[in-house]
Amino acid sequence: MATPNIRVFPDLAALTAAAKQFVLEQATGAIAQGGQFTLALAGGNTPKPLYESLVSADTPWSQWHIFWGDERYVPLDHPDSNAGMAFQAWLNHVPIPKNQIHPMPTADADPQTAADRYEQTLRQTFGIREGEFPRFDLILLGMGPDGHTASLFPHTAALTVGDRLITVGNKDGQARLTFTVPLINHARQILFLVTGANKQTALRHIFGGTGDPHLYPARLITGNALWFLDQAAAEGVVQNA
Ligand SMILES: O=C(O)[C@H](O)[C@@H](O)[C@H](O)[C@H](O)COP(=O)(O)O
Repeated sequence: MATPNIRVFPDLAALTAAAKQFVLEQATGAIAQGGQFTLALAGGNTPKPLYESLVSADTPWSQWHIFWGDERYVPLDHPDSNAGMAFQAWLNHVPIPKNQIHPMPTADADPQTAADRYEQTLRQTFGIREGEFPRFDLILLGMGPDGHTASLFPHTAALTVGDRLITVGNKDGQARLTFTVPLINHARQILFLVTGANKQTALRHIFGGTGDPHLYPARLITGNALWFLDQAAAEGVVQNA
């Protein structure tokens, strides 16, 4: 792996403040350049304080377009819903036009149908044809202790899907929807938000380029990535952390 671009913060609060500033800077640049900001959200726990902090941001919300990089296959009002969390923490409290917020569909009996549906949403929104990949201005990602990111879990079929934008992920038999590796790698900017000592082992393999990439799927993310780590995650992994 090329030398990763890493910033270490003393705690979640400091990481969140820096992430808020970074997201708003990316939004300002994208809006200045192209009149819109296309952002894909991460799920899990780490980004929730970031989403809560964005409620107070002073930014042209009417030019933001929100997507999700992955979703558990549950209804929006289910406690596990990534979209449900982001709506409660942030999106219900800011004036982004509702037709510019695109939760992943989870009502189809067959998750593959839902994946295809979301893929069409991306193609229509970005105005791209089959075989083309949209270039998100920013994709937020977390990482699990097993090195998964989005819903790209170790040794699952989703890791090898190279000709689609969206595919069906699998966590212990539970269906997920997820961005594919090539879609993520096409982003202008990727920002990983990783906290907790239980991430050290995976980070060591990912930054060290060791072990089977399919055992640590975040290694497959070779695009323009910046890593925000808290001290607990960076301990013993990053020099002088
Ligand atoms: O749907 C999800 O669960 C997330 O998208 C997942 O990829 C998450 O980012 C990691 O599991 C890290 O989660 P934490 O931030 O809670 O450690």
